[in-house]
Amino acid sequence: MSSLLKGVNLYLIGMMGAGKTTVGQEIARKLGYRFVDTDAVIAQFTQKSINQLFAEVGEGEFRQIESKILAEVCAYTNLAIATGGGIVTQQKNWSYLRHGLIVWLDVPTDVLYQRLAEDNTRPLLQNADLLTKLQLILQERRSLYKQADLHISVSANETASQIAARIISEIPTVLKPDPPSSSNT
Ligand SMILES: Nc1ncnc2c1ncn2[C@@H]1O[C@H](COP(=O)(O)OP(=O)(O)OP(=O)(O)O)[C@@H](O)[C@H]1O
Ligand SMILES: O=C(O)C1=C[C@@H](O)[C@@H](O)[C@H](O)C1
Ligand SMILES: [Mg+2]
Repeated sequence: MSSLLKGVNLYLIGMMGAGKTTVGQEIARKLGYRFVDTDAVIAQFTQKSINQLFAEVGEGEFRQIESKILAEVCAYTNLAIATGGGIVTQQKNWSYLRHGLIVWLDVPTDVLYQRLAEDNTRPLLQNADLLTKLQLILQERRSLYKQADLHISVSANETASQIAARIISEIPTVLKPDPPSSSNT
């Protein structure tokens, strides 16, 4: 499969808690790719947690840093990339994501709720009714997530390894053709 992909990057998009980080690591392992998590790169680059960044500089500045990191990451090949859940909201990010294959991990909101109920590391989910907030965010973003090359509907009891295997098996159905040769002869 790695040879079929020819080093093309895989970008995982989807809601908070969808498993982009967890499944992304599995995909990287299975493909012999390197794994990158844009949230982790942002935290490393700024030396701040995502919660701290939202509190100190706000979401707007966070989105600018996120775009900058994405622009740098997409210059590399052979990567499985877990993106931040909101990366799809910035139009310019799509031109970076389109360098690779974009996979939407679509997970029901009740499953997201169960996974995130005890987790306080997602600033957008603080101080709100969790299920309602997840439903609202998904409603705003569904049409954006739908622009992925591959739509993976995840069921509640599927493991990260099973999901990764399913994604890899579906890649051939959406591989982009090679660009035409630039040779003039
Ligand atoms: N297939 C799965 N089955 C059960 N639990 C899972 C699965 N995938 C992820 N999880 C768990 O759900 C939680 C959220 O997963 P993860 O951090 O990978 O989501 P994410 O999409 O990267 O979220 P974010 O956008 O906030 O970074 C973690 O506790 C993880 O262990
Ligand atoms: O869905 C979102 O907007 C976010 C998801 C996380 O990955 C982080 O990037 C941050 O918590 C914002
Ligand atoms: Mg993540």
